[in-house]
Amino acid sequence: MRMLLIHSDYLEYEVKDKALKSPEPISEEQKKGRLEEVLAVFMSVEKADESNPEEVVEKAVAEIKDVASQVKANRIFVYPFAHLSSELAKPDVALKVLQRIEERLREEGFEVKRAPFGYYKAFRLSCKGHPLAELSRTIVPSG
Ligand SMILES: Nc1ncnc2c1ncn2[C@@H]1O[C@H](COS(=O)(=O)NC(=O)[C@@H](N)CO)[C@@H](O)[C@H]1O
Repeated sequence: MRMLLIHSDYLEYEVKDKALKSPEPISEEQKKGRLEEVLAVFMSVEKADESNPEEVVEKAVAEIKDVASQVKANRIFVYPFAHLSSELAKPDVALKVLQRIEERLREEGFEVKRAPFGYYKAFRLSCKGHPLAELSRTIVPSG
């Protein structure tokens, strides 16, 4: 799993076209989304993660919690992003991992939005530009 974490004034997206034959089914209201004062986390789920998705979920949640506490963010935007790796996991595994990360972050008390999976999306992001505003993390399952 590769993550790019951007501490932002806001992140907003708008769904455009399908990027997969069968993208995640979404409601009308999910076609657009915006959060202010947010830690945006762009995530590429990788082939290697398929060996132990649950472990990768827990490690990703721990990393996101750590960065969120450093930058004092209590909102997280989980953003599926297929361009941080050349070894992508299959879409069905990737979606489950991202959905579980969203669930676990909510359990940890964060306000969370997740951008729709399998669509081309327009997005705007306002990076805060402080020293910890742009971070990346790589997570590999130990198994
Ligand atoms: N492993 C993955 N990690 C994160 N997002 C993914 C992953 N696989 C697919 N997606 C989602 O599906 C969208 C399309 O994925 S893609 O790899 O870019 N494109 C495709 O798979 C098809 N266009 C065939 O190449 C991505 O924008 C993202 O929303």
